[in-house]
Amino acid sequence: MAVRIYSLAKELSIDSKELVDVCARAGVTGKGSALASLTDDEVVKVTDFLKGSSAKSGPSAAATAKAPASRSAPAMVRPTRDGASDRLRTISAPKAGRSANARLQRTDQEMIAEATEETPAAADSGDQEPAVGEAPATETRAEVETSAPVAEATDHVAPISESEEARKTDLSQPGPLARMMKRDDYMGPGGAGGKMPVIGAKPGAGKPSTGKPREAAPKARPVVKLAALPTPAQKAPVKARAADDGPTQKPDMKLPSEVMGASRSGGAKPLAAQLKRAERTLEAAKLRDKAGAEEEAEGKRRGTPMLGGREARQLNRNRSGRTAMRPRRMMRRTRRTGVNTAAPRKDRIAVQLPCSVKELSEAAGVPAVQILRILMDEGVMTNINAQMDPELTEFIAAELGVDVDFLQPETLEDRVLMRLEEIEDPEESLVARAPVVTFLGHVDHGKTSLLDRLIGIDVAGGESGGITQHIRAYRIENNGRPMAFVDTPGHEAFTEMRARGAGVTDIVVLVVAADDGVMPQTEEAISHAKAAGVPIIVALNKIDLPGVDPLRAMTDLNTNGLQPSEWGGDTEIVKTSATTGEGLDELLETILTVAELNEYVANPDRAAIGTCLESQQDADRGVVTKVLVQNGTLKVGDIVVCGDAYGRVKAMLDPLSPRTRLEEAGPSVPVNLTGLDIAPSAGARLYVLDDIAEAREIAETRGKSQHNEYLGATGFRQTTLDTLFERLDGADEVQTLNLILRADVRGSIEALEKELSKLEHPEVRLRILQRSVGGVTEGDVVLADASEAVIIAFNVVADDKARAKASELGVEIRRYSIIYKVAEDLKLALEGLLKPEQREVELGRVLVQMTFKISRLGVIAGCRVLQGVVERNARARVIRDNTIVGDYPIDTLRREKDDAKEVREGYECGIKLGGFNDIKEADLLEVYKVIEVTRSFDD
Ligand SMILES: Nc1nc2c(ncn2[C@@H]2O[C@H](COP(=O)(O)OP(=O)(O)OP(=O)(O)O)[C@@H](O)[C@H]2O)c(=O)[nH]1
Repeated sequence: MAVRIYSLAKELSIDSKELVDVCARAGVTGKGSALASLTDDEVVKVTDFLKGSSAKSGPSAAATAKAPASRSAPAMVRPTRDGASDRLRTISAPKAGRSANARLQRTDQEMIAEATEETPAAADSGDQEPAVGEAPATETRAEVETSAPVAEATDHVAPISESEEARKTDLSQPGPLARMMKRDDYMGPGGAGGKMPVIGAKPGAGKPSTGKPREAAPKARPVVKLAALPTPAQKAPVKARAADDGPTQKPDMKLPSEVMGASRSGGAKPLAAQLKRAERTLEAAKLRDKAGAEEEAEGKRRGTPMLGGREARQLNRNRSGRTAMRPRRMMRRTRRTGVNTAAPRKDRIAVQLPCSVKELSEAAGVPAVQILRILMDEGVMTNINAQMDPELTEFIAAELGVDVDFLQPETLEDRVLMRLEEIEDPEESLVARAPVVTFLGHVDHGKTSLLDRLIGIDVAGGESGGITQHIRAYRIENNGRPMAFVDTPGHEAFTEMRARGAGVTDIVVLVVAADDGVMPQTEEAISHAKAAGVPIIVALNKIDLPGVDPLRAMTDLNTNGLQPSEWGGDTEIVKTSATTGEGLDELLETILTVAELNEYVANPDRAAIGTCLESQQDADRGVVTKVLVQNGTLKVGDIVVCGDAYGRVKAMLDPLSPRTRLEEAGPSVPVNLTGLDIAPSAGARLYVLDDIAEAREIAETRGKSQHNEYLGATGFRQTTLDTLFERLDGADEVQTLNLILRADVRGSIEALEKELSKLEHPEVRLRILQRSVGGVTEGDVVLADASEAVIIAFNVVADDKARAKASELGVEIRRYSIIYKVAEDLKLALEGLLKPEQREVELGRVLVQMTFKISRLGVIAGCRVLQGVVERNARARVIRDNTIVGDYPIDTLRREKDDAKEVREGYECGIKLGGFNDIKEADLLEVYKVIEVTRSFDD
C-alpha cells in the first residue's frame, strides 16, 4: 500500500524533507516532495537504508553533533504493519518521474558511496569532522548524516533531532509554514481521535499517544514543498499574533484586498488608510512644532525678541500683502491683550474633509475672500460655505503657498469595526476548521466542470454562453473531512471576483487546460494566489483530449514560477479530466494533504466575521447574500453590517441545497443569507454587532459616502478640480452615452463596469448614471428618459410598470446575459457617436485646353481628362506653374452638350468651377472627392 513521504516521516519521527533526501540516497528516486508516495518495497528500502546509516553513524555522530544518544532511536524504527503503521494514510501517488533534484541527490549519494568505498576508514576519521563541524549551530545535522564523508552531503539533510538549544534557535526563526510545521504534537487524521491538529493548542492537545514525554520526543519538522509560502505579514496564524507580534493588524483570516485597499467603495475603513492618517497627523504636528521653533530661532538670530502680536501681524502683512483683509476688530483686541490671537499664516495646515472655503481660510490663516478670488479667477463663482473636494483644496492651498494634510474624524465604523477586527482569539479557543479551496484559472479551462464532478452537481451545464459569471461557494464532506470550495469565473472581466476568491481562500487549485497551457488569466490567477500567500495545487485538466502535451503546460508553469514537484520543484501538479474523472481522487487527496499540513484554525465561539462573495435581489426572498463565514459563528437573528447594508439575519440557506435552512454557520461555512436591507458590495466584510442602531449608522454613513461618489460620477457635483478643468478645456463637448446598469448581482455590475471602462476614446465616453442590483424599475425609465440614457438589464427584466413607461417614453431597455456582448454592443454605439472621418479620394487629372466665357454662366473650361475620371460633384485644385491657385467645387460637368455624371480618361469635357472664373488655358485640375468614413475605436 502506498504511503506519503510525510506520513512515513511522521511515523519515523523524522523530518519529511530529510526523508525526501534519504529516499534519493537510498536509491528511491523521483520523490521530489513530501507529498510523493512510497510503495511497500520503497518503504522497506528506505527504512533499511536508515537502519544502515544509523549503524554506521553511531559513535562518530554522537561525537560530531553532540546530540543526545536517545534521539536517533525513533528515526530508526521501521513501521510495522499493525499499530502505528495503521495510521499511515494511503493515497495514490502523483506519477512522478525521476526529478532533477533527485538526480542531483543521487549524484551526492553516489559520491558518498564512492568515497566510502574508496576510503572506508575515512568515514570516522578526523578528516571528516571539520566538514561536519562547519555546519552552523542552528542547522545541527542528524546522526544519520554524520556518517556522510563529504560536507556537501550534509547540506542536503534536514535535522532528525536537535539539542534543545538548537531547537529553540530554530523555532525563533521559522517562516509561517515552518511554524505551522514545527509542531511535534501533530498527528494525522488517523491519529489520536482523528482530530485535526491545532496551531497553538496547549502542549499535549492533539498529540499522538506515543506515551513518551514531550521533551523526550524527537522534533519532527515535516517539510512539504508548497508553492507561495505565506509571509508572516500575510498569513500569520492566530497563535503567532497573539503570542509575540504586538498589536493585531489583521484577523486570523485574510482580509480581502477590497477591505485592505481603497475604502471609498464602502468597505471597512482600510487599515492602511488608518495608519496613513495617523502618520499624517503626527507629521503635521511635528512640522507645526518645527515651524514654530524655527520662527523663534529666526527672531533670535536677528537679535529681535519673539514677535508679539503687532510685529507678527506686520510680518504677516509684509509676507502676504493682505493687510486690507484683516478684520479691524481682531486687531484691536489683539492690541489690548498683547497676545497674538490672529491665525498666523502657516506653511502647512491640516484640514478635515470635506473642507469648505471658510474652513480652509481659517486653517490657512488667510481671508476667505482671497480663496474666493482665486476660485473666481479660475471661473468658479461660489460662496464661503461651498465644500471643496481634496484636489481642489490642494489646488487652492498650492495657490496660497501652503502644504495641506487631510484629517478624517474617527467614525463609529472606525471605533466599532476596527475593534472587532483586532480582537485576538485566545489559543484555547481555536479549533480546526475546514480549508477554503478556491478554483482559479483561465476561461473554459474546466474549473466549474472539475468542481461539479468533485461535488456531484451540474452547474457548468446551465451557464449562459458556457461561461461562469458568478462566484460560488459550497461546503462538502469527504470521508468526514469538511472542505469549502469556491468557484470563480475565468473571463478576464471578472478580475475582482478572482481576487476576492483568492482573498478568502486557504488553498488555490489552479486549473490549467493541458491543451491550452498557461494563458493570461492563468498568469493573473497565479499572481492573485501569490499575493494571497496561499499554497497552489495545479490541476492539469483535459488530459483526456487526444494529442495533448502535458509537458508543454508544465514548462509554461515552470516559466511562471511554479516548478513541478516531478522536476524537483515545489508545486504539486495533478493530471485531471473533468470528463472522464481521471485524477480527481488524487486531486482531492492532495488538497486534503496540503490542508492537513497547514492546520487551519478559527474560534467558533466569537461573533462572526465573514466576507460577502456576492449578493442579489431575489423576487421572493429579498436580498440574498452569499457569505463565507471566516471566524466565529453566525446565527439566525444576529445583527449584522456588511458594506452599506445592515439588518438581522433572517434565514441562512445551504448554497448546495437551497431548501436546507441552517440555524448557525461556523468558520469556513458558506451560506446564502437573507435579512439585509440592500445588496451589499461583493467583497464587503460582514460583522456581527450588538446594537442595531450602530449597525444602521455605520451602514448609512457608508451609503452616504457612496452617494456622494455617485453624485460626483453623474455630474451633479460639488465644486471640484475636474469640473473646473473640464470647463476650461471644453471637455464637456465630448459625446456622452449615458447608461443605467441593472444586474442580477453586484459582481456582475463590477465586471460590467470593468469591461466598459476599456471603451475609452478622447471624443466619446460612457457615463454610468446609476448601477443597481435587481430588475428595471419605473424610476430607472424616468431617469433614462430625463438623461437620454440607455438601460442595460443584465440577467434581469423590467417590471410591468417599467415596461409600460419605457414604451410610453420611448426609452430603450437592452437585455443581456453575456458580459462581452454588452461591451461589444456599447462599443458599436460609441463608435456611432464618433464624428466620421473626412477622407480625400483622388479621382483624376485634367488639362484645360481652352476657355469660353459665357455671360450668364461665367468661364467654362474645355478640358481633356489625362488620367482617371472626373465626377460631377467632385472638387478640383487648380494648378498653374506648379502652384496651387485654388480649390473649388465642380459646378457643371458636360460631355459635348449634355450634362454628364462622370467623364473618363482620354475624353474631352466642359467644366465650370464654382466661384472661380479666372481659369486659364494650360491650367491643370487635380480632381478629387471627399468621402466620410465611419470611425472605429481601433483606427
Ligand atoms: N475534454 C474535456 N473537456 C472539458 C474538461 N473539463 C471541462 N471541459 C469542457 O470545457 C468547457 C469549459 O468548461 P467549464 O467547466 O465551463 O470551464 P470554466 O473554467 O469553469 O470556464 P469559466 O468559468 O467560464 O471560466 C466545457 O465545454 C467543458 O465540457 C475535460 O477535462 N476534458
